[in-house]
Amino acid sequence: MRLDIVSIFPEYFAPLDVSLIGKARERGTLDVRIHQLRDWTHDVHKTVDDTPYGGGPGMVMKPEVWGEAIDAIIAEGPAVGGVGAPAATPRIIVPTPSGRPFTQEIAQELAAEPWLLFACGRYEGIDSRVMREYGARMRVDELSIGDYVLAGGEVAVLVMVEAIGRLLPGVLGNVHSAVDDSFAPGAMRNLLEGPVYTKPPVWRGHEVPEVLLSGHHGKIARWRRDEALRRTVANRPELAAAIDPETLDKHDRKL
Ligand SMILES: COc1cccc(Cn2ccc3ccc(-c4cc(N)[nH]n4)cc32)c1
Repeated sequence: MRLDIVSIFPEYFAPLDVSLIGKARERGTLDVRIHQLRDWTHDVHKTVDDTPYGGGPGMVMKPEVWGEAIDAIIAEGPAVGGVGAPAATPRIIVPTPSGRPFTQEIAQELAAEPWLLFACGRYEGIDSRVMREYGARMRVDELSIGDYVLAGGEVAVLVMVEAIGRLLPGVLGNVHSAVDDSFAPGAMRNLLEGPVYTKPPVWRGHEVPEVLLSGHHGKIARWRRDEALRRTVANRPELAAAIDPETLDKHDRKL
């Protein structure tokens, strides 16, 4: 998979050199290219923003500079990799508080794409004509990582790149970790992770639940599901309400 990230703060993406994503880049599983948006300006001040039409606070990012940047990156294509044929154009992802919620399901979908281009806005956002221009000939997704307002798109891109990257083949040491994820499709869908424990068996008087030391895999699986259900009902009642009753057995229903 090829990931292009465009930002006026490319230094935000130093974390993509370490850990899981860093190793995936070294192995060639991920081809991450970070671009400084100001490289496509032509004035001495490298201006990327201007006042909003219609008035209002703050500044808006200019369409011309974004158009030159995205055109130049597309011209570097096509990208190979991913599950499909080489892509002549990227799927463009624009973080914004007013976008569709970024979910595990969308992360799974994006992990299958050969080429993603993340456009990091700042100020009050990017001139909407940029999304309209490229949406006419390629997939453009405006996505939100949560109902709070960041100062720009960079942190949201770090979140999405990590959620997507960990789903790519060979990135996670243990492939089962992603399958058993909270929110992953299947039996764990809409269920939060339960509590986890490791050695020592007693720590400051706190004991590990007996069942986890029993070696009885059936009882352990049942205990973990019970704890996941309890935590989901307590912390995310709206997810619990969305659990398909068909996936609940008579024991679950007693909880
Ligand atoms: C566009 O509407 C905005 C209104 C007020 C401030 C800002 C600041 N801002 C600029 C670019 C940008 C990109 C993403 C986000 C963002 C995403 C999530 N989930 N929260 N915040 C915020 C961004 C934007």
